[in-house]
Amino acid sequence: MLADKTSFADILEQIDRIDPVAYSKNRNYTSGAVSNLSPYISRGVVSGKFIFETLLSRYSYAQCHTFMKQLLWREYFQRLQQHFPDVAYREIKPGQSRKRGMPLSVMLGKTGITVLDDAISTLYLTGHMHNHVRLYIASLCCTLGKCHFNAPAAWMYYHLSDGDVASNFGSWQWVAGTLTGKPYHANQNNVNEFTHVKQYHTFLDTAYEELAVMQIPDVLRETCQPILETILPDTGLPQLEQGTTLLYTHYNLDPFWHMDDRAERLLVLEPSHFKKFPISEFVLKFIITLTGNLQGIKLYCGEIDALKRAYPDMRFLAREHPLFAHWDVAFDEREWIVPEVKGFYPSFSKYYKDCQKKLSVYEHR
Ligand SMILES: Cc1cc2nc3c(=O)[nH]c(=O)nc-3n(C[C@H](O)[C@H](O)[C@H](O)COP(=O)(O)OP(=O)(O)OC[C@H]3O[C@@H](n4cnc5c(N)ncnc54)[C@H](O)[C@@H]3O)c2cc1C
Repeated sequence: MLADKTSFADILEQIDRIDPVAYSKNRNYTSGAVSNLSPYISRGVVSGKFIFETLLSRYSYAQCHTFMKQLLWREYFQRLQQHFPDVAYREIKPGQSRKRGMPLSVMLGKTGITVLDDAISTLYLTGHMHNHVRLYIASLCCTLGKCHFNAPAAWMYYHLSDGDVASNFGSWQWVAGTLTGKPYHANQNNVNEFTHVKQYHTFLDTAYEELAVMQIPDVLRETCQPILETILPDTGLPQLEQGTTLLYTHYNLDPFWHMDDRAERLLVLEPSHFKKFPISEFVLKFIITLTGNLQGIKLYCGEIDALKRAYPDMRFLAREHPLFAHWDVAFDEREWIVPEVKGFYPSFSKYYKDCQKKLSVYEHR
């Protein structure tokens, strides 16, 4: 199981094992030297900046370049969400009308594309799925199955231990063509190559020109609306001493954040948030286990307003995040690899070009 290590020491070891050179050659293969760090980066246990700097202390900029570019995809989606806090619902570039729900065969892992069906079973068991496989599955749902991204993206988010609203829904929009205007296609040859299988005579076993005009394959026609629900523990209001309370979220579990401050620490899981963006029991357990890195942290499953009413004189501090912008508390900035490049970019390549200008200082070090 991939995200089974939750101690900070284990996560640091995992960072030590990154091989950016091998990564740049084979990251698109399911057997490639990917880092499996996203469950920790997305939960804010470590930042992309920290990983970038650690890599640069060991490798040249040229060697880290591909890995760093992928880290910047994360920042691109975070910036997108700052600009469009409703990225999970609103089509950035409205497309043609789409079916609601998702293909039943995808939810059941019975599409007939064996390597994808196996990956869906693995997702249910481990909360993990390789990036390329996520792309293939999203293209089955949206490009070939002609479903709106909403339901299948919410389904995938629910099960991912690295579930992140910005990266997930942004990536689904990218595949569906509602981010850049170009939908993503992959045929069986592509799947076979990058997943090391040899499956033929499937509905995907065709040329790209045919895929682009194909009617919805029979196996993807029946749709369903997955039932996704998060059952939070009943914690009641926490007992807090007066002073400052640091509010953690499932996107900020950074053990270094105000590490030396004498303050209460509270992980806030708001029922209203998880109603909009449900996560599975497996993912919830993973998040709670990660709090083992935060000494003395308490868990509060309740609304922020109730907490504020119970402690009107308390100073509450959280980290900036568009999904928690409604909290009437003080916010610290998040850490960015390229803090200067912000705002909405209609494509990653334009965003990346501006980032590269800022990062060119590392090229000659
Ligand atoms: C349909 C779809 C849904 C996705 N949903 C999520 C999600 O909910 N949460 C999430 O964290 N990522 C999501 N991604 C992005 C990507 O699949 C994962 O971040 C990646 O698989 C993580 O594996 P890794 O840590 O081994 O990545 P590596 O390949 O080792 O990359 C290193 C780091 O770069 C970042 N990264 C790499 N690729 C991407 C990418 N395409 N977008 C954003 N960041 C990237 C991650 O932080 C990752 O940990 C999604 C991608 C697709 C296509």
